[in-house]
Amino acid sequence: MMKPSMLRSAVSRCSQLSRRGYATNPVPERKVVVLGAAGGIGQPLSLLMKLNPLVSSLSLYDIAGTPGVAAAVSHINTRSEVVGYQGEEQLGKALEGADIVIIPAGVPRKPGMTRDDLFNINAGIVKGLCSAIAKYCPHALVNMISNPVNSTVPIAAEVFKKAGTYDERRLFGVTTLDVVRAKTFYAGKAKVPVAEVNVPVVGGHAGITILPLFSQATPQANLDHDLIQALTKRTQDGGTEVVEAKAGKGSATLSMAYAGAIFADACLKSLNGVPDVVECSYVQSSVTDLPFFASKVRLGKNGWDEVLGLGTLSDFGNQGLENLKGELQSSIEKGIKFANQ
Ligand SMILES: NC(=O)c1ccc[n+]([C@@H]2O[C@H](COP(=O)([O-])OP(=O)(O)OC[C@H]3O[C@@H](n4cnc5c(N)ncnc54)[C@H](O)[C@@H]3O)[C@@H](O)[C@H]2O)c1
Ligand SMILES: O=C(O)C[C@H](O)C(=O)O
Repeated sequence: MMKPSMLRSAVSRCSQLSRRGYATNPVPERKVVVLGAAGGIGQPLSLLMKLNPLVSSLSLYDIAGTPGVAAAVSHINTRSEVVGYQGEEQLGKALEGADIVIIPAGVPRKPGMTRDDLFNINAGIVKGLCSAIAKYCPHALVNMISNPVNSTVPIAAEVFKKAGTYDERRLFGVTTLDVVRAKTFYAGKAKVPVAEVNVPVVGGHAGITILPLFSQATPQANLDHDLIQALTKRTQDGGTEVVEAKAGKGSATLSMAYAGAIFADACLKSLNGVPDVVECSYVQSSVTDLPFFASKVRLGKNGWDEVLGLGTLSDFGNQGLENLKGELQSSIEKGIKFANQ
């Protein structure tokens, strides 16, 4: 068991590391909101955001269960003040003044379901939450986790357009878990230290729309085609692997909380002026002929500054790109149509 003194020194080490490279001192005030904070992702993500020294105010919202989560998290002796909000009548207060809103609200998959099977429930949840964001914190960066991400991000864009608050640079689909998985699986096969690995993952966040570019992975390793094919399939099926292992009790929560915390931290750093923060994310894009697409994006003080191109693709990568376009396009259209009904 970890002793309290060890945990304190880990948190302090973490905060020292995080402060390195920050352009401003003292660290600016930043409010982060988690919508769906009492859920399987929401709880560990709230914990990780409480450990982030860049957060000064942590607002935890859910339709139920937030007072308990907020009470527990609030006892942790780190910088941020924590407030829990429960029920729609408190949503406005939860959102007011937000710099970043992270959305893991909605139902998860059960075995046999695709992410698109969640559309009927989650599309409405996301639409409602985004309407409130447009009203109460129109300038916040939105980190969309709720599935199907390929459709929920276009839904959010349409809601913001209708409200007259849309700024494409502030809307992000969180695909970091695909990158986290690709890095882990690659390191295992390439026999390289996982902490040094980078793998861009492009496309979208469902099945074949998840396209890891192992030909661009670093450190480079001479993996044969069969191995790259197997790694690609495992990354694309990573979510399903967890859904099946959980056997009806939901989908990835802990690794998603980790991935969500990494992405939110990148947003916080760039808001605070740290240059050249680059992460993969599903955003409005002109990198392909699809209106939304995940690729590396350079973050800045006002959201993403630049959507980076795909680099040189292998034949396998090119084929994967062609194969994903139909599915991704129809998921985008489905989201846009729903938002405009
Ligand atoms: N982007 C990704 O890589 C990724 C990874 C894992 C899971 N997910 C998705 O994240 C979502 C959440 O997964 P989970 O495992 O945390 O599910 P969960 O059921 O454990 O938690 C969801 C939470 O959302 C809350 N909620 C429902 N309606 C709400 C509303 N209108 N406002 C606020 N909160 C509301 C619920 O009360 C619950 O606490 C799912 O859609 C899942 O598919 C995405
Ligand atoms: O697979 C899921 O349904 C959840 C999530 O999208 C994941 O990739 O783990």
